[in-house]
Amino acid sequence: MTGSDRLPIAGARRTWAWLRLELRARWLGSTFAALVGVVGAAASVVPAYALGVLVDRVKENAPVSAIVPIAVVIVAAAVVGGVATGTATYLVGRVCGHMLADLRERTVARALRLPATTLERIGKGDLLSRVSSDAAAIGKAATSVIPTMISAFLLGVLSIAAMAGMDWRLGLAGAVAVPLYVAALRWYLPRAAPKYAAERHAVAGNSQLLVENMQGVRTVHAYRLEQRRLRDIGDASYQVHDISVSVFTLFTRFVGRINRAEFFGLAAILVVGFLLVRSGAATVGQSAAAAVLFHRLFNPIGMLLFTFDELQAAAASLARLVGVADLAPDCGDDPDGDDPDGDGVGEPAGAALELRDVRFRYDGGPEVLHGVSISVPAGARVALVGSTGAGKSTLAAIAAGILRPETGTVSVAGVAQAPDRLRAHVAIITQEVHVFAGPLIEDLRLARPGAPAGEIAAALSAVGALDWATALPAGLDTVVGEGGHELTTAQAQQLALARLILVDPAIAILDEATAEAGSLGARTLEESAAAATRGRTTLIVAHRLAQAAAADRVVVLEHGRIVEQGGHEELVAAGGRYAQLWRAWEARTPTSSSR
Ligand SMILES: Nc1ncnc2c1ncn2[C@@H]1O[C@H](COP(=O)(O)OP(=O)(O)OP(=O)(O)O)[C@@H](O)[C@H]1O
Repeated sequence: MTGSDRLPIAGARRTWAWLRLELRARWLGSTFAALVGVVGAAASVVPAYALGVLVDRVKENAPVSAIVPIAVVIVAAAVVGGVATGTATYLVGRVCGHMLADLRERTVARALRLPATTLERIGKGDLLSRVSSDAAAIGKAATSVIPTMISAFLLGVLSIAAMAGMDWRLGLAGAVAVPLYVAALRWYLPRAAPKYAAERHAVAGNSQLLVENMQGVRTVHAYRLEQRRLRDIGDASYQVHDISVSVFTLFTRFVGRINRAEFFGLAAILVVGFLLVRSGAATVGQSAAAAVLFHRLFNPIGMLLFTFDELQAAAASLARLVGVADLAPDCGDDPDGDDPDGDGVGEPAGAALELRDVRFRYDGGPEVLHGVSISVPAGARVALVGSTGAGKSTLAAIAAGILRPETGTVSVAGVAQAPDRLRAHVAIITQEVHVFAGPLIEDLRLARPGAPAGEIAAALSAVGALDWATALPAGLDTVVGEGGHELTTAQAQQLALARLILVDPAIAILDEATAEAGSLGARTLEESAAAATRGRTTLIVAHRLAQAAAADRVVVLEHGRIVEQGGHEELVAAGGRYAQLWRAWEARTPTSSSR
């Protein structure tokens, strides 16, 4: 999917293959559901058949004793048919529901593993619309459309068989409608499919636009883009509206064709029935039963055909979900998901971090890292400094396995690691700290599910957050994040540092974790960060040079290249780029000398 700006959509063959595999994996449940469906359809045919017998007996002036059993059969068959059809609907819905749940889980799991750059490129709106509206379309099909279609199909087949059983000519007359139904469907499907795909595409584009504008609402306000953005959203909504109207127009024309098929089918049965009765080849009851059987099919066949479009929409949605679920774990960068050298399979025994000859570019843009090599010995603390745009955050993201280098390797204890393996050893804290909505203690437990309250309190205490956390209205159970108690940036970053302690990685990467807190908050956060990373191999992107001064070694990056590295004192004495940055920082920060 490299180079594409939308998530992939699975082809028809791949989608069928997925469906077959899933059904095979659930063969017991699917076979049982199909059997119950056949029983339901057979029982539903019986009353119409029995009605024919009843008509003949009444015509022959049969005694009540010959009529009552038929009435009993009709009632019993109706009850059995109703119960079996309802059960089959439930069973089919259950099988489909489980399949969808698994697929949705797989899609979300794959999406969460997408490289950050890929996710940025494709936009979150497309992904959101797949796991929400696409999954909803499939869910609806799974619980109502597909069970209805299966029972309608079975009923249709058994009804024609029953008509043919009474007299083959009646069966043939009923079958006259089949080619007309098929012709209607063949007229409709090729026209509807692209329209549904276009509709889903337009809806996805529209939600993408909405998400973008909501996320960037501050920028929209700042540049007074409200009117222009509203116009764009309006245009996109009109496009969705127009496509939906054209879909509906097509659908009504389709309904006309269905009615025509019903008319010809019923007319053929009535005419053939009349001729057969007149020639004595069939009874009035049989002809009446055939007409009732056929009329009884109007609803299920209509349902079958009318819901075909929903099935098509669901199929389009299914292809969109399977497309994401099928993505290779590290798609977008390396289809194999292996590390570039193919050697990242060993388990490292140690915590030394080494980046060797790393090159990187964002999506075909200019190269932003030109062969950078950095070594952080086990337990050491290395600070990365440099001017804005030098490539520090990019390098940190590569070291953490969030981005995959174009060439070069990242090793832990001398063993090259693919990005997804790297994430098992390395944890990163970036400036964009997210507080998940829910009780604060659960936010922390995301880092270590089931962590006892004591350990959580210890982690909070280590980063200096226990006092304010326990002072919250409901202590650690206070609901924080969106819609809950609002935390300051510094508090959110302390939570992230506490999570780091709970994750307990051998290697920690801090990317500007203290940059946004203001100088007073920054000092506290520096202490929290030092506590959280104590004993770990640490790479810090240091905008505040106090962090660089406290590190074991400093690496200076400029324009994607290392221009200097060494100890703080050594670099200051050398009078190079670092000394220049340090002097400028000291001048700006009067208290810096007291680091
Ligand atoms: N998502 C992205 N897409 C395209 N280019 C990017 C992206 N992120 C960063 N860049 C570019 O890559 C280069 C390195 O950026 P990076 O953020 O790594 O630098 P930095 O040293 O961390 O800067 P700062 O200190 O301002 O955060 C810059 O030229 C930047 O414009």
